[in-house]
Amino acid sequence: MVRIRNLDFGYSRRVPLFQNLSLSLDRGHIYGLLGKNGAGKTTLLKNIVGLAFPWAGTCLIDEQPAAARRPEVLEDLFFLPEEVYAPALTAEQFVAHTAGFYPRFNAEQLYEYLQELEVPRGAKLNKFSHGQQKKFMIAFALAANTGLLVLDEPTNGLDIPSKVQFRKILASALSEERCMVISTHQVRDLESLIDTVVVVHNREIVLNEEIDQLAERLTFATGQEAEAPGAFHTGMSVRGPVAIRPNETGAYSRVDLELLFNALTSADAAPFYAYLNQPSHASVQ
Ligand SMILES: Nc1ncnc2c1ncn2[C@@H]1O[C@H](COP(=O)(O)OP(=O)(O)OP(=O)(O)O)[C@@H](O)[C@H]1O
Repeated sequence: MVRIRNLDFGYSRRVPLFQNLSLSLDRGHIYGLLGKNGAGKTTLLKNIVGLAFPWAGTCLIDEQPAAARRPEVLEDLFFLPEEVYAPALTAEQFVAHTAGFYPRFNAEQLYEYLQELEVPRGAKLNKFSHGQQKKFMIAFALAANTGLLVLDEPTNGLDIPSKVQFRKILASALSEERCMVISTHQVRDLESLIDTVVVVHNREIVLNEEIDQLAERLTFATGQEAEAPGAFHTGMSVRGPVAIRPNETGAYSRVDLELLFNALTSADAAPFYAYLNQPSHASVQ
């Protein structure tokens, strides 16, 4: 659905943020876009949705250049920025003004999501708390039923029960026709939700891999097993030592996204990249 090829982009000519970046995102997946603060997650999302214009290379949505912002592309695309704008309108008024842009918008769904997220009804949106505004916009974004849904740091400002509901609703809203992209620097918020991890680091996509494939290929060891030699990366969790190593036994271990992210962004990640990029292992792009 999204095809980025050889993207060069920066805000200043002297400081390129992306060089020769390529990335493909397909329908039927929930992608987690991870990166450190300032790595360029928001900027990449803006290029994907056509709000930033590549210096070189292409960003296509269903073969159309995103930056052309054609109506048929825009009506099938919802981008929710990190900071949402909530106008002085009730939910019903907002729907009346905005839903027309999205041919598959479903008002019934919106009100169900609002109930699940415990967003109050009746008041004007600008009188909501920040978290309530964010939850309203998430519900609206989902109810728009667009093929491409791009959420920038959606869990910022959500309380713990809302994060749980958010994950539940998003998982239930995925279909073969939809592609969802969620950026965060709070890696744990995406655990048990995303099926594919995309990591942006040092101006590049250093990983674009399904969680299941990572689980097949890697062992996320804990306790004594984590202390054995040969790990790509080691760390310490509240439960004790943790490590990533090649999966040599075929046994399944739960992918620890935080450890994976730390491994990919550490200074000595070269052997790990080399392993992930072996031909048997479909990885970047
Ligand atoms: N409008 C802008 N003009 C100039 N520089 C910008 C602009 N927006 C972002 N930047 C710079 O581009 C880089 C990437 O910013 P971006 O917001 O894409 O990162 P991010 O990964 O989303 O960060 P965070 O996790 O902190 O939200 C940063 O160095 C930032 O200062």
